[in-house]
Amino acid sequence: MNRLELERLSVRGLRVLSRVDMEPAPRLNVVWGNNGHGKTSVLEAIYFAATSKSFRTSRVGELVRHGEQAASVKARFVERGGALPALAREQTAAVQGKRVAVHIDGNRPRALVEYATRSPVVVFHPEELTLSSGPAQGRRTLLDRLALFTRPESADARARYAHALKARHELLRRGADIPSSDTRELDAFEELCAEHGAALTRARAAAAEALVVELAGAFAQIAAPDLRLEARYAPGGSADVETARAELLRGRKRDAFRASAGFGPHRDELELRLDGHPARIVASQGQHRALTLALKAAETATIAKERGIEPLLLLDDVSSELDPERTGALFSFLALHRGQIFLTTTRPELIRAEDIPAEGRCDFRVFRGELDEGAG
Ligand SMILES: Nc1ncnc2c1ncn2[C@@H]1O[C@H](COP(=O)(O)OP(=O)(O)OP(=O)(O)O)[C@@H](O)[C@H]1O
Repeated sequence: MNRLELERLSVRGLRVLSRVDMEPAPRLNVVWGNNGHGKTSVLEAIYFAATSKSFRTSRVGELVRHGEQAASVKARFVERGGALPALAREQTAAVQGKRVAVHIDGNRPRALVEYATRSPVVVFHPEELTLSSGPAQGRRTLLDRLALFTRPESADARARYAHALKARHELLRRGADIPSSDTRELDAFEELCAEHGAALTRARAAAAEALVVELAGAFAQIAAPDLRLEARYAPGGSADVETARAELLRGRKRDAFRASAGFGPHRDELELRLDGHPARIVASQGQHRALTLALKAAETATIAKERGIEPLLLLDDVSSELDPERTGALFSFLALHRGQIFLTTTRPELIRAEDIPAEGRCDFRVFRGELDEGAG
């Protein structure tokens, strides 16, 4: 399997980082420092360089450092492995106001999804610690991230579905379903909901199928191997356009009354069961932590398989709240990953990772938005 490596990163005017240049180590990079000094911003800069997005906000304009006009990042990514020579490229992403501009080796990609999947990264941040115990939205987002790799056109279907669903909801709110009204507009939006919703359902089903293959093995390695985990995609809609259209038509009255649609992929769930029982109900806190780590490991493995390269792993402050047992689970998770890792922490002394040789590791201290090489 090829590996993806970030060899060089330059950041200008992104959040608290005025000017940062770094040359990461090939395996493990520990970014450490006190709260609020810019550790997460370093990961955010890497994520922005790789995807043109932020994992903290949907408004990338927020990345621009206060008082500056624009934020920009330049990253040199290299793919290595196998018999072929290393493949290097320079990716740049910049944001000014709300506008994002991206280039690969100086050229604009045809579509943002092409840019976002070229150098795959998987990020794990504190809000995701509730991935298995929290609302279904987190698990849907996980499937959507995978679908970008398994079916890139799903990003378009997802955006169009959300738009059509909102329009249908607005029409129902205005009483478009009552018998005397003209329902042509409502029919048209339901048609779009059915078409794009079915495409999204198919994409998520394929993503879940790929994820489930990896999940059981990852969980067995991270948690107790005698605990049986089953994962299953439970669609809230249908992969069949005709069925979806009929269900939407049938549900108009109910949906108008409830002010939400009772049918469609916005109600999808990725069901997780431990020894036959719903994990949300029976799992202990420690088991949820292991499940979440296993989901992230499976996400990483699925993307690796689809793209044929090990993605970069960005771990934001996921170790500081962990007790020794859970820290052990985190290191089992890291041991599963053969690609390059970036990890932030306020406590670098906890990051031992003995199986990584000294030349594969670099520690960076962040202090008031400036970065220096140095162990904690
Ligand atoms: N657009 C911006 N311009 C300048 N500074 C910003 C901007 N957005 C956030 N900040 C500042 O960046 C700092 C937070 O940086 P960051 O979240 O990267 O720190 P951190 O070291 O990861 O902190 P923690 O350990 O608490 O998670 C805060 O001081 C915040 O006020």
